[in-house]
This record gives sequence, structure tokens and C-alpha cells, in this order.
Amino acid sequence: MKSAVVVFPGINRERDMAHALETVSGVKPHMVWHGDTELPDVDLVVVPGGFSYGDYLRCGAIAARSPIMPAVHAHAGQGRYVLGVCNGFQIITEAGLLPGALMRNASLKFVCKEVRLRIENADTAFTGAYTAGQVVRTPVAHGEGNYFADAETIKRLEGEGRVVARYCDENGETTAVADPNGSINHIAGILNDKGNVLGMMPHPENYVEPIQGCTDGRGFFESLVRAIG
Ligand SMILES: NC(=O)CC[C@H](N)C(=O)O
Repeated sequence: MKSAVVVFPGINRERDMAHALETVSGVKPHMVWHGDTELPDVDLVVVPGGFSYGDYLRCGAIAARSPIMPAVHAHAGQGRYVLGVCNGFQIITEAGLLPGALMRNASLKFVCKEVRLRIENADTAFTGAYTAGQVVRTPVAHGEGNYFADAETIKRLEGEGRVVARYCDENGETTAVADPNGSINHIAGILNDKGNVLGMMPHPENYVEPIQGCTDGRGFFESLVRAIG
């Protein structure tokens, strides 16, 4: 699996992401600067987490207008894969690759802790290594992870199986307490209509090897390796 990680000013998770991609796929990803206008020939483009442009205006809003973004759009338009994690989810949503918006956490506080996710759809290129209903541990660290979209969009996302993961407790129950940011329907990650773009707030790249204390996040990368080869 050939991959690229896009780097914006203020991003701080690009090395974690590159390490996870290399650990699971065995192939070192290309690091691509936001000011470039072309992507290398890769199967997967990852927009990682961090604080692009200091989160000014809205998280991800400025990065979404970077010179590299038309190439990311074109890559997705060709049916190739795009993964946006945390700030990356915010950036690709601001760029119009995914519907809806990430608002400030309901608590109005930055939340940095471990949460649990329930995999809602294991029939996707990003989640095929999990089983539907599986509960996985994952860290979150964000101030604007409160997913929102209008009622019609939510109905479509839910109806088309595009809500890929939801916040839940250790028993797999979705509760307000288990949800770190107040997202509508406790949504943690969504797919685009073609199924080749995933945005998620949690950080699976930080749980891929035993030294990190947990390997529950590996499945997202293993799924992509399986889907892409
Ligand atoms: N870890 C992250 O990517 C954080 C995203 C963004 N800076 C926020 O606070 O919401």
C-alpha cells in the first residue's frame, strides 16, 4: 500500500501517522507539504491531526484552502482512498470532501483521553478487519469534535451505513457520558457516498503496537492494506 501524509503548518501528528502506516503496511509513506500542488502516485492520502494554522477561524478551515487540496480532491475523485484523522477530519470536511461540520465540543473544553468506539459498519475499506459491533479503545484529543449535519444528511448517512464508528461505553452502549464531544447520534467517523473517504475524530495511529499500551487502532490500517493490497 503506497501512501502519502499531507503536512500543514501546525500539524503535530504526522510522524505518528507515518509510523503507524509504515508499521502496519511495511511501506514508508511520502510526506507531502501543503504548499505542493501535486501528490505522488499513491493509493492512500492521509490528512493527519494537529493544530493547522493554530485552529484560527475554525479548525481546518484555513488548511482546507491550501494549494495541495485540489490534488486531494482529484485523488478522491478517482476513487482512491483518503483518510482524515482529527484535524484531518476537520480539514477534509471544511474542504467539502465530507458533509456536515465539526463544532466545538459540547463541554467547550479540549478533551484528551481514551474513549471506546463501536464499529458500526465493518463492510468498508477502512474497517474490514473489524467486526460490526466490535468495541475498540482509542485516544481522542480535540476541542472541536462535535459532529453536526442537518437532519436530512444524518438520515442519509445513517441509512447508507456511512456512520462507521460511534462513541460508546465498555459494554458497547452509546451514552452521552461515553461521548467526549456531544456529536449528533454519537458519531465518531463518517464515510463519503462512494466509500473511499473516511473522516474520524479518534486517533487509531496511536494504538498500533504493544509499546503504546493497546493495538486496537491497527484494524483501520490493516483494513486498508487488505482492501488495497
Ligand atoms: N488532535 C487534533 O487533531 C486536534 C484537532 C483540533 N486542533 C481540535 O482541537 O479540535
